Amino acid sequence: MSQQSSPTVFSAGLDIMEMYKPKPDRVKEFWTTLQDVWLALYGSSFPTVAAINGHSPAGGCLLSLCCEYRIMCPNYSIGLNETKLGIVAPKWFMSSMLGAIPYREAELALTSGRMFSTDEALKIGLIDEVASDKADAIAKSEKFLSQFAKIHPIARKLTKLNLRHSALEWMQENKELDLNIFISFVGQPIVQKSLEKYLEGLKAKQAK
Ligand SMILES: CCCCC/C=C\C/C=C\CCC/C=C/C(=O)SCCNC(=O)CCNC(=O)[C@H](O)C(C)(C)COP(=O)(O)OP(=O)(O)OC[C@H]1O[C@@H](n2cnc3c(N)ncnc32)[C@H](O)[C@@H]1OP(=O)(O)O
Repeated sequence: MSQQSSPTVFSAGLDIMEMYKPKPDRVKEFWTTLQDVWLALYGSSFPTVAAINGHSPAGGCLLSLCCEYRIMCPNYSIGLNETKLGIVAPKWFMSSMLGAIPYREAELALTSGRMFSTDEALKIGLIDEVASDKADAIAKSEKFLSQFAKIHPIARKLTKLNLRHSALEWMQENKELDLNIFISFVGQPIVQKSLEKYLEGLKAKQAK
């Protein structure tokens, strides 16, 4: 999986404008689409690799965490920075991160909303390899995937899906609950204020 929404951004995460003053007719589709993307990618029976060729905050980091292997180009940033926006990474964002890094690192990263440089991400295991550029990231992805030619496909698939079973099952059984929590959480005035402040910060940074 390699994305390119801009030359330096793998994915900027969720569109904050969908959460800031959310439109009642869109918010349900917005969140259930994200749930479905997570279910499809995290629960994919295929081996998956993220070739991360740009910054990857929050939802961008989540997409890469759905994959079994992450390869990232130098001098970018990655992490679940939700607390910096005054929001909370949902349970399934957290469990995706816990599939990659130890609990202690995840707790520190999630509570502080820390973004990691490529080198820092490698050190804590948030990514698995560094590539020199996008072509190298794709070549390394192909090398990772080619090792499965020697593994029985059913054995590999059942092993992956068993490891991910409880997180996937939770989502399948709690989609509606998760949606309602999201809607009520982002609807709170204090959360809206935080998002407004964060958006102002992004605009101010751009104006410099
Ligand atoms: C009580 C229990 C509760 C349990 C939990 C319940 C509910 C949970 C509730 C909510 C969970 C939501 C989970 C959220 C996930 C997310 O993904 S939030 C989004 C996080 N993303 C970011 O923080 C990225 C911010 N952006 C940047 O850092 C940078 O823009 C960049 C991506 C590194 C790119 O930098 P650069 O190339 O320099 O570009 P600019 O900064 O100049 O930006 C260009 C324009 O793009 C706008 N923009 C950037 N990111 C976003 C975004 N994610 N959404 C909307 N818009 C974005 C930026 O404002 C600029 O816009 P203009 O050109 O000025 O219009």
